[in-house]
Amino acid sequence: MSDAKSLKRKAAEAAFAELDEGLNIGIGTGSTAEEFVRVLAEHVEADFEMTGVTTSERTETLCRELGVPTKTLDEIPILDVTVDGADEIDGDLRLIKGGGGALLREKIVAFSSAKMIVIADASKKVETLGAFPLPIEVNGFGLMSTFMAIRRVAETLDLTGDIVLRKNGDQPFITDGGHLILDASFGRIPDPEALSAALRSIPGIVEHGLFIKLASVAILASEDGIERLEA
Ligand SMILES: O=C[C@H](O)[C@H](O)[C@H](O)COP(=O)(O)O
Repeated sequence: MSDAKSLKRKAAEAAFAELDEGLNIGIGTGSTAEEFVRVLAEHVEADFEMTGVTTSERTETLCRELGVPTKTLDEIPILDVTVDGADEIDGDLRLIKGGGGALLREKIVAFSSAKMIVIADASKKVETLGAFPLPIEVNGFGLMSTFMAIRRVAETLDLTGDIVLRKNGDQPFITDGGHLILDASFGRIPDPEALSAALRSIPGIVEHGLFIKLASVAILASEDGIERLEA
């Protein structure tokens, strides 16, 4: 197992150690969340009882392959906990998510959970969010208009930088919800709350990758061990 993968695995194991049996668990998306699915699968195999609600088709497929039982969010609309990865985590447990394009379902599932545990290798911890381009999920209708509105509202917060349409090969990347993603390289985001509110004012935006006041615990794995942050 590569070093990065083994750190993700350690974070996933530490998150699992915080879970009681019988919970309804939101399951995130991405390479770290996949390690969590593998950990879950091993315990389910040993008769650990849980039910998962997945945040993407990709995670749903992996759960099916590995025998992790799942239901839809409509079947279990309120969850005990969600365990998910992140692209960046700051000291207040504000996150950038969506590098894998799953931010909308991830945010819906996290919002439906009593608690969100973020798992990551320690390199994801930052002083200030924004080195990772902010994923913004948009409706395809009026793309240019939405693009220009994002640029306009960002400038009111002194945020500039490239905003690019995410591609899958030479085609636009399409999310599980059938939307597009714009990746905004704003650089440092000193006031994530203000940016979140500004982006929310744009009708063409379906959701953005700033997760604020959603994560209650972050478990960060490094060669030195596990760091646990609490909101
Ligand atoms: O859309 C994807 C998610 O927000 C992922 O949780 C995030 O991109 C982190 O992924 P990874 O664990 O692969 O770094």
